[in-house]
Amino acid sequence: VVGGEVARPNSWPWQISLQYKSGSSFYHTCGGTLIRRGWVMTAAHCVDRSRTWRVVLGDHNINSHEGREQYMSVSRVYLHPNWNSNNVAGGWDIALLRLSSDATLNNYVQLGALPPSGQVLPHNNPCYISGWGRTQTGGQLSAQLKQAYLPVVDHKTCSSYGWWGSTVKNSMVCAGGGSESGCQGDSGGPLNCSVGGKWVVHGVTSFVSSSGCNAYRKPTVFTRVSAYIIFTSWRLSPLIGF
Ligand SMILES: CC(C)C[C@H](NC(=O)C(F)(F)F)C(=O)N[C@@H](C)C(=O)Nc1ccc(C(F)(F)F)cc1
Repeated sequence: VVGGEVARPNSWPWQISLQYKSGSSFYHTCGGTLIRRGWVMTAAHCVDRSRTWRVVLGDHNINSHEGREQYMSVSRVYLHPNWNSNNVAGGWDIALLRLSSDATLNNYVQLGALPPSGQVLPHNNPCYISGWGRTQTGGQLSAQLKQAYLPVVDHKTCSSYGWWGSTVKNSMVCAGGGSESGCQGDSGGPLNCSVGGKWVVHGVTSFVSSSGCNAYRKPTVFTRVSAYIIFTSWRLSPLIGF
């Protein structure tokens, strides 16, 4: 996250850290959202190579053990079948991780709310990105979870000339575009939007400009979660439509 501020600890209790094993250590690579006690939603580009993954719940400082963390291994990765790792502009940048055991819900670990199927937010709808990604273009990851206020940029604006043009599809949501943005390491994490006084996870952090994270008129681009939900009522919702 470029700009913004360090989040109050556990104020986004559905935010997870997705880490991969190298040698005997684990390293943060992406964010994600806990959507069921045994399921995490993240970006397909985060998990499209085979690694040993773990999900850390209830974290704030990813470099220290604070005692609220739950460490979960991942029993299976479900990449969207249409995801093409050579074409992030094509969309489909969404994946589900089945955890090997169910999370314990408490003050530090909660489920993220998903939007109703098809809901598109208006221009300037208030949203926050959260993540441990780089704090500057080419910079380092943040040890503590950060957040930045990124209001929605509607599709008409985001896909216009001088902005993202046709790179941005209707299955995506844009937010920000000023001096604050997501950055590498925020991928897969939530775009937390205020709708009817509640926080709803409307986006999965997907991409920023290759010429810089907070590039002018290149808002951070998210997978639009509501484009992947088939049923709105919880009774039928199969988590995500694939
Ligand atoms: C690995 C990438 C697919 C996703 C990666 N995502 C992120 O950095 C994050 F955290 F903002 F989500 C990214 O945007 N990286 C920058 C450096 C990038 O490559 N951006 C980018 C590449 C291609 C296009 C496109 F689609 F136009 F070809 C657009 C943006």
